[in-house]
Amino acid sequence: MILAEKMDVGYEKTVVVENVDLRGIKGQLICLLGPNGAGKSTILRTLSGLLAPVSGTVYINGSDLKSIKKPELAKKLAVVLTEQVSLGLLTVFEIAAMGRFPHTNLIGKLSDEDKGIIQEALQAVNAVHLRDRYYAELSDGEKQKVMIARALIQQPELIVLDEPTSHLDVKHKVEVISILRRLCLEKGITVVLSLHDIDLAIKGCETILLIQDGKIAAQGTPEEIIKAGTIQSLYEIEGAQYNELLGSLEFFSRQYPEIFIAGGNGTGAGVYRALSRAGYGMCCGVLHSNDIDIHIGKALGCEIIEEEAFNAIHEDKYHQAREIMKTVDYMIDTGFPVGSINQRNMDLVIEAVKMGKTVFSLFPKEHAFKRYGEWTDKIRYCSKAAEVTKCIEDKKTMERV
Ligand SMILES: Nc1ncnc2c1ncn2[C@@H]1O[C@H](COP(=O)(O)OP(=O)(O)OP(=O)(O)O)[C@@H](O)[C@H]1O
Repeated sequence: MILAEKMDVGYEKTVVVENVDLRGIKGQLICLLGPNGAGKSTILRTLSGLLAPVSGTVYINGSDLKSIKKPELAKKLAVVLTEQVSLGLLTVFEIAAMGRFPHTNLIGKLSDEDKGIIQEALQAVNAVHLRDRYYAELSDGEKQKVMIARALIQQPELIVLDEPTSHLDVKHKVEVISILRRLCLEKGITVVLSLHDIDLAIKGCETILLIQDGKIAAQGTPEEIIKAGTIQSLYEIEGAQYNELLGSLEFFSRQYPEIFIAGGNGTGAGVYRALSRAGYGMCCGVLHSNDIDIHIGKALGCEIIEEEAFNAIHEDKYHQAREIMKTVDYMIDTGFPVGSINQRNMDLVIEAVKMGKTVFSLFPKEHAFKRYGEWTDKIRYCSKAAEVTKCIEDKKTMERV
């Protein structure tokens, strides 16, 4: 299904996004992603016929949008825009019923079939219980569902939605995208929308268009177009790093390492974040390249000592870690599980004790002897990362005094 061909969109003669070729398959969820002001709403308004293209053509299922008469268009296309509509003292049912007008007779009387369709649409968006409530009194999430129901009641081939998840909490964001996905899969409706939630777009939509610098920078499945660094450059993010694999944004930590963290197997991630928030630079090691901790550590901008996946830590990596450890005052053992391939990390912890470093451990104190043997009492035990940062702060304050 071609939706737009060689289309320039904008206002009067000012082109906001040029050469938009938008192709979708029936029943697909298509998402426009791009920074504020990139032109997502302008494209959606043009696709909806609310704004004429500066040049080019919009198609709805093969027909030129311009040639479709308004009542016919309402049966093919439904639009849900961001603007909060003021709908006075109308109930949810009355608003939903408005979506039926393209199909009703001249006096707009609802048949039993129409009422059934309205009921079915309210069911599809889990809003039957809201049927007799006043629209004005609903929460943003509830209003959004009612607007989707109204669009659905038009029985269109295409639904266009501008930022349908803005202002919604995570539960409602997921619910709205799940509802739209179900409409695509079960009713074969094509949905074009804009989102600011990168994660929802990557995980919930079949096709993504990246809009940047007045152009469609890329179009394809999320797997085709979202590579490492794509989101970073699309939004020109500074001071933080987006990891496409994990869908996580991490704020950069201070570059110069003051603390060495021996972690792994996901025990480090929370500690890195807590210390980064508290303003510390870290060296994390020795981490295997397939360890989840390494992705978080890298996204935070920590110094990382990396070993190949499934290999025992080599001596050169151990010595590299040891050299960095000499330069820092603190070592943290995250309580990582120890096995044959990462035994050298445990050696690093003991080495830190021997060097006279302050060593914190998040390992349960009651089992510590099995882990640290004769060094057990030389280690300070904390139950969570926030306690470690507090201890370090207190120690620094004492030193200053
Ligand atoms: N009615 C208008 N007349 C002239 N220019 C407009 C109009 N509406 C928007 N623009 C401009 O068009 C550009 C694209 O705006 P648009 O709203 O399409 O971006 P967007 O990607 O939807 O942004 P956001 O994510 O902030 O909603 C912006 O520079 C904006 O100032």
